[in-house]
Amino acid sequence: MSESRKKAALDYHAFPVPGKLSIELSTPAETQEDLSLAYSPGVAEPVREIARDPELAYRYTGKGNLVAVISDGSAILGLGNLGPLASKPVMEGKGLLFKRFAGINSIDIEVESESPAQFIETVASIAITFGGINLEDIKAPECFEIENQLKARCDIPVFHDDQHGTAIVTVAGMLNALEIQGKSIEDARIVCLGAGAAATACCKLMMAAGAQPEHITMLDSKGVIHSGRTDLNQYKALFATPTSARTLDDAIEGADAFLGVSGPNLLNAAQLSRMAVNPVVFACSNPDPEIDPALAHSVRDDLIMATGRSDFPNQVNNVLCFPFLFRGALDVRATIINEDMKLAAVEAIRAIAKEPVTDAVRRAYGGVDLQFGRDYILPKPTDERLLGRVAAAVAQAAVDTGVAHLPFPDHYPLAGLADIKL
Ligand SMILES: NC(=O)C1=CN([C@@H]2O[C@H](COP(=O)(O)OP(=O)(O)OC[C@H]3O[C@@H](n4cnc5c(N)ncnc54)[C@H](OP(=O)(O)O)[C@@H]3O)[C@@H](O)[C@H]2O)C=CC1
Ligand SMILES: CC(=O)C(=O)O
Ligand SMILES: [Mg+2]
Repeated sequence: MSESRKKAALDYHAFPVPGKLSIELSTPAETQEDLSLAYSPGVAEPVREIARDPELAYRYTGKGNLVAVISDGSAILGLGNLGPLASKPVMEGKGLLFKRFAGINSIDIEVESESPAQFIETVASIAITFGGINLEDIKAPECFEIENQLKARCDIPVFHDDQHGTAIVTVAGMLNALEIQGKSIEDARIVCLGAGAAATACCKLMMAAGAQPEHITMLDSKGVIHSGRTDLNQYKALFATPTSARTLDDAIEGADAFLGVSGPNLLNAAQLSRMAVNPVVFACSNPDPEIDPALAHSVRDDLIMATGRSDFPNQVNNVLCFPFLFRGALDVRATIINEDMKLAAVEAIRAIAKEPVTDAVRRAYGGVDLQFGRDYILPKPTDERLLGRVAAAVAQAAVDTGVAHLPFPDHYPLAGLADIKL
């Protein structure tokens, strides 16, 4: 990043007040009467009601529209394990996106913990406060046990965004990109660089969408995950194949798609040039992708190039999913986010890219006429149709699979934030 962009980014976070979020009042608090209702003695009435019936917390408190964004800072973007405090700008950023795109309130919680068990205990003991939990930037393999145990202990949705939000958007983008390139997910040979939280979930969901396990080659920092390796944990072992490939140089030969969820500048020009014709390259590491788009485009002109960033075409980033998915899950009070809900989100997201963009999106992107094709494989995050379509698809899937406490909302589909009813 240039010095001027660095300064702009730091100033954005420092001004007009430090951080990116504030808490606003939703009720009047001006008069003696207001205060006597808001606090003592009035507040005792909802207390008694909730003690009598815990469901009433959804009627008398903000629980139902409140998501906790929780991290231990062990895998902050692609910057690594920089600890919980350094993760706070990212967690506040997720909060900004929840509010901006789906009207959801959130609180970021950065946890110092010695072990997954301590982290799990901490989160489980505060989960009751929230309508949902968005786990963020927790490294593999710890993230898997953390999410599984919290799902088992909590009756609200627990969603590790780096796994499932990333997977939903990646699969939506991959299906569209392969279609544009005249290929199918069933036949595509896919190289996944990275074997952590995002990689594991992306590859599992790609397989649920039709990718053949034997066509996927996954690599971690030690190389290809193959059946001969004796150092694999149970999560990586699921992706071991009997391939003779050992390095990215070996694996990339003739590949149709590259998915990078690892770190910066790990795919070089020579490797890109050895991919099959019409390749798909998703270099999703943030903030710096596995290959610079300018370099990639200079190497070949038949590729679809995507990154996790907002400042290049084709952003493959979980922002396209988590705000809208949680909107739908909260509005039917889903107890979990299941596979059907994820696949419903995939289809809803990818379908929007095939329709003409709205005037609002065109204006927000400098008047450029975005059309489904190599430089427009996924909708833009500001596309208001995401809220209506993804929330409705997720809510319907939750109802259909019996994990919703409430029926499909009467006020759906949402045309915009103003339509949200709490
Ligand atoms: N665009 C998006 O929406 C998202 C992008 N990401 C990006 O994905 C990346 C990984 O995030 P996440 O999965 O949460 O983190 P994890 O810490 O869970 O996983 C990181 C993985 O990257 C691997 N890795 C690191 N260096 C190399 C290397 N030189 N060659 C091959 N593999 C390497 C690690 O290998 P090993 O197992 O050997 O340590 C590990 O498997 C980050 O850059 C992040 O920004 C993540 C989520 C969303
Ligand atoms: C986008 C995101 O969640 C990440 O890079 O970690
Ligand atoms: Mg993340």
